[in-house]
Amino acid sequence: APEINEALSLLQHRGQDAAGIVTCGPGGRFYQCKANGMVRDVFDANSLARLRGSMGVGHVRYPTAGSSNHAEAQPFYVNSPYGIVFAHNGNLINTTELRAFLDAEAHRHINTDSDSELLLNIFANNLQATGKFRINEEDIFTAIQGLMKQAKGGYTCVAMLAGFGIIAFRDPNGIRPLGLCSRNSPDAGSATASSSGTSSPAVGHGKDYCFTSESVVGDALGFDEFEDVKPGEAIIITRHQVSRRVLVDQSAYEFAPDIFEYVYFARPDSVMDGISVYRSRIAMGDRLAVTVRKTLRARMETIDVVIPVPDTSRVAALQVAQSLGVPYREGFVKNRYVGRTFIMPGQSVRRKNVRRKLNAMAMEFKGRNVLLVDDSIVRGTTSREIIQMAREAGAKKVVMASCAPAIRYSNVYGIDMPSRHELVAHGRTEEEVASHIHADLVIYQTLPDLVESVQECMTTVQIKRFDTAVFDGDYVTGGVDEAYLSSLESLRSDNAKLKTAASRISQPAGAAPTSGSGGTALVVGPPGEGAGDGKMAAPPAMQASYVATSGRENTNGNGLILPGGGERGGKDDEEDDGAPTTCQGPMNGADDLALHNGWSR
Ligand SMILES: O=P(O)(O)OC[C@H]1O[C@H](OP(=O)(O)OP(=O)(O)O)[C@H](O)[C@@H]1O
Ligand SMILES: NC(=O)CC[C@H](N)C(=O)O
Repeated sequence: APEINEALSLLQHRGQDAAGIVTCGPGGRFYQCKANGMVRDVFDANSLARLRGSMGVGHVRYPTAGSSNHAEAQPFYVNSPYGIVFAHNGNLINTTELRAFLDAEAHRHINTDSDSELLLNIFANNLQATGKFRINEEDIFTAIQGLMKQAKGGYTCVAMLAGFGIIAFRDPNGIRPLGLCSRNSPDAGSATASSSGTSSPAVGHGKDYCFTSESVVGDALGFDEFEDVKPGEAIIITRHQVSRRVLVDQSAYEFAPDIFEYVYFARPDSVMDGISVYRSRIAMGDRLAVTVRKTLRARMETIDVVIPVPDTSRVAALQVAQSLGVPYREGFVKNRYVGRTFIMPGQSVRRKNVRRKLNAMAMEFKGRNVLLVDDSIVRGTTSREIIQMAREAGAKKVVMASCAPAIRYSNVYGIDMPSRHELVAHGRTEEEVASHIHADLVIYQTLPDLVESVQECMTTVQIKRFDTAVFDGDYVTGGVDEAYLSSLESLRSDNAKLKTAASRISQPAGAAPTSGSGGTALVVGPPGEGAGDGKMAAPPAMQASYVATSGRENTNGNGLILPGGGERGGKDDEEDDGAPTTCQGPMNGADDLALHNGWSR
């Protein structure tokens, strides 16, 4: 758990709404801690100490479906079959169909609006269909293969079967990223990776394994080997072996990773599908500089200084300045304690936080023609605010340059841009965008330049296509039509979210639905019995998780762990009575959630 916690803090930029860890300890019992909030708010030494076991799954959530309700915090859990814990990054586009299937045919109760809960239940239903008392890898591959036919959209998932092992898979188009890291375990163990066949017998020292959305986790936690999970591939790690298989006909699917990971979402020090995010941002800066130079020349304009919009655009902005031969200045200073504004839920909270986050240093702006460089202009929230700040600081002219082309279409695969009408460039020309954000001029990277910037940095795999739907409206999975986009807008536009939040606030505190079919009753047992190959206890030397694992088992806690006043500092030993601890902490009522997210009542 401490390592998973560390890993989640390295992935914090991918989700700030909720965080969770579930571990699997002796007897195949799951131990859970999850709540709304940043990683540092959700876990403390006490709660981590109670998360026992040598394998686990962690998640940081950035909602792209449902709401910010704590009931949708991940990982999710279902008790049947076998006891499954599940975490998902991405977004599904056929949730209506999946929900109807789970209700009418699978007879599975879905308790939240989360697409991830649906995906878990599809997986569980497919495992159930094997009808087996003990399942094996073949059964799991079959279940995931079925899921890949049923679920549409972007998904990377990590599941944990009680007492059996960790299972990870990536959608057939590889839209969302997923990597597998490994290192030699300090303890002797029995599992070893197989690169070719479907499984390999135990040999030599044991390894620790870690599935992660970004390679930075492996670097920071001392995992010396890293490989990307292939599109449509599933990997199963048990105490005995690593089994892997590509479950789709690869010729039927185009590999199309989301290019927005490189533009904005991922950390610069990560390498995804063999492409350094940092290097790709440098290349974006180089190409953007060419367009900026051409545009300024054509208009006979000059700029005096290049100023980045911290943080993401820094790498590219420095490159733009160097290419143009213009000074680079950090004109905005970022308050490091305010998170990413783009992934905050709701426009008013985003707008307020741009001001809280950035402060302009007047002397860098005064009397100058300023070129502001940002990675992307999405809703225009940031640009509008900072352009005004630049003018207030005395800038003569403000030109805004974006490393990404104009964003005119919804993202439906895991970046929360559901509503076209909220996008500042939707239905607007570049001149109209400039006037809307009060810039003297807006200069966008061209789409071919963006794609080439990323392709230029390819090392291991040749990627012919990226998901660029937010720029060109071409959705790689198909199935995204006007009817779908309109219904998505009506569900997930900022206005729709505000209405949902308002109705939740009017509910009594704690009236939120429970998460997963298992609700909060996560302790499963009885000890000594379990699923899969019948080896219940998590293997001591094999460690695997979504993000990271701990080689050492925590010894001073057990039972269901949830943070907050109700549990922290409470009784230590619930194993005997098996009673789940209820969660009454300050972050778990609907009222408190609203406060936590900064919404005003
Ligand atoms: O047009 P908008 O809707 O405002 O979205 C785009 C902005 O949001 C992001 O900043 P954010 O503060 O999230 O993250 P960063 O500090 O990592 O760049 C991004 O870097 C842009 O500045
Ligand atoms: N950012 C994500 O990966 C979101 C996962 C899932 N769609 C949710 O809303 O919880």
